[in-house]
Amino acid sequence: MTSLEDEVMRTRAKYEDRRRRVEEEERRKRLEGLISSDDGGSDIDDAFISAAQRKKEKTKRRMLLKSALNMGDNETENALKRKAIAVEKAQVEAKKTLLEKHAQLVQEQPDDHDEQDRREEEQRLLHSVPQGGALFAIAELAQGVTYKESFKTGWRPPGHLRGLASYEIDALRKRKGIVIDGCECPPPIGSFLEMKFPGCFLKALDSRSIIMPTAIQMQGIPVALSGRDMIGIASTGSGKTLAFALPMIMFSLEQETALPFKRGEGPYALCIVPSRELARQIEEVINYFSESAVKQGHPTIKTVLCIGGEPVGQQARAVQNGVHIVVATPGRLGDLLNKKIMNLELCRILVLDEADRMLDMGFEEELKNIFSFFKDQRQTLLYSATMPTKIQQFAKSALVRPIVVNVGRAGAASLNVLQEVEYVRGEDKLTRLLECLQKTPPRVLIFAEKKSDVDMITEYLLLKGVEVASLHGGKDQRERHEGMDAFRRGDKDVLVATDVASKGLDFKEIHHVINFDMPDDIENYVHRIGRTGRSGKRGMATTFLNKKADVSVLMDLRQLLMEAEQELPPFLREMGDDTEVVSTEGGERGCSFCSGLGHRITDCPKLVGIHTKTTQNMARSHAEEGF
Ligand SMILES: Nc1ncnc2c1ncn2[C@@H]1O[C@H](COP(=O)(O)OP(=O)(O)OP(=O)(O)O)[C@@H](O)[C@H]1O
Repeated sequence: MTSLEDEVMRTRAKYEDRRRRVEEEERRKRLEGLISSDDGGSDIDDAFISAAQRKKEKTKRRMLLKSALNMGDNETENALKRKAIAVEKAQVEAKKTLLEKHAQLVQEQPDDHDEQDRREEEQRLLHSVPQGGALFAIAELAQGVTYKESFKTGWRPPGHLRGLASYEIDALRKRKGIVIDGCECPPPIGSFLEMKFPGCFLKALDSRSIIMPTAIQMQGIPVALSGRDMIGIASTGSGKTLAFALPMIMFSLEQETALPFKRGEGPYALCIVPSRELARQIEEVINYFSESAVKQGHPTIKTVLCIGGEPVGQQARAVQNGVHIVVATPGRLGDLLNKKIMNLELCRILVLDEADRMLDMGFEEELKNIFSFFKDQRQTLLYSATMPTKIQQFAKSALVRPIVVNVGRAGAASLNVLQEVEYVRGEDKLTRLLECLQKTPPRVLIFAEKKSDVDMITEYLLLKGVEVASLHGGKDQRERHEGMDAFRRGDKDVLVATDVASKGLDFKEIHHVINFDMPDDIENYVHRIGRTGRSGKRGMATTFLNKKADVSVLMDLRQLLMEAEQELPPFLREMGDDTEVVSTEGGERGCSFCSGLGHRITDCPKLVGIHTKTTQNMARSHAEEGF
């Protein structure tokens, strides 16, 4: 046996032992009733909770969080150390004279004028970002068409919730961590039954062990069913797909029942997503519920997948046969619309999943083109786990009386993921990767920025006898599909992928996400690690960093780890003090342009990128026009 294999065996034994101890600890806690099996379930109907009960719940949550973070001896030790430092600081403070305290206060106080100047500069910067106009229909803009009223639907919340006072509804939201912005928002609903879904949906949910709605579903589904435009923000793996898919199917069923769709008609609902794999996954969810409805005697809901890499002819025929729901990626959808194979004349519901990512990934022009095909008002639902302030502002201006539903901070990492960060030199990455694979049982997802790195890692792991599949944009559709499927089925233990697999994909039982390198922006990091720790389960993420990582993204990562109460490695700890970066705009945390917590808008690398690009474009067009 080589020394490396020897080392790997030892590491594996170490982790096996650790895992066994963690499992034993979990079992013990469960027995003690610290981990309740209905976490995420609803108890929304009992509006009033006693103070004692609330205290008990708070303690339970704290214990849950502690176990979610998988606190080991080291962490506990560090927490004690932090506490000791805080006590020491407080003692020093107490010994200071009043004069000393005053002098310190004056020193710490920001100069009012400086602060004012900074606020003005930040505002100026925020408004100086060009808004490309995606989400607006050009024809409507040109004709000055604006919609003032939301859609009216026949759906109503159950009577006992309609009768609640607004402070009682606010209390329900508060208990579930739901924050809303927008007028006349329907109340959150704590059960699928009370959302008035047909029995076949309830049965289908039940057979997938989906009993109670998650927080985003409690509020997002009533908003969608009452016809309102919305922006839904909730952490990765929190069930956003059903929050938009169920209303889409329900409305389509209602339409088909009232007046069956003929050849050439439809789609009635359109869902646009950034990757082919995500589109396929959403189509499968929709088909599952549609089929369950058919079994109970409801009409068939036809869903067509319109994605690149597949023959256009087949998709065109399916669309032309009459379609209720289309799930698409922007490129192929634009193609079908431009060639007049599809139209959006009847389309009334528009969903953009991972909306901010699509704009960030440069799909803006495609989206602008697609929006120009809308002939009438539509209900727009935007969803993501990350939604930078600027995109929210812009989206709000394009939607009709939108309601923003927030569960947790936009851009926060899932608290179900234990995040570890390691300093690994470039030349040591592969061997360390092999060791890291032993940290958890399969399945493991490895992310790398470059396609060439994905291929290189895959080859290395194959040589080492690991059952591995890979996925990136350079592969043909058949290879992409086969790799994904093998991993989904569990035939492969490891999937190595670029960011094409980082958004929205829901693989069962991913225990570990390894970032072979740090992505360029913090939002991608949040989406990547969010492939584990889904649906209330726990997972682990390991990120390799070295000198090549961008300082700004490291500062964002540092704050993100602190926010999730994760341990900082020494090299990240040394990068700054533990104070939060607070934007001057309304006390907002971090950058008011992107989701980064580690910098202000004045230091935002993304903004610099946009300004550089705009300046270059202007210079190019001036040159072309002979200036
Ligand atoms: N109410 C629920 N109870 C239990 N499990 C649920 C519930 N709703 C959805 N799930 C399951 O949770 C998993 C994650 O859901 P989903 O893919 O919709 O997350 P998401 O919020 O869209 O995540 P991402 O931000 O990564 O796209 C899925 O396997 C889904 O079946």
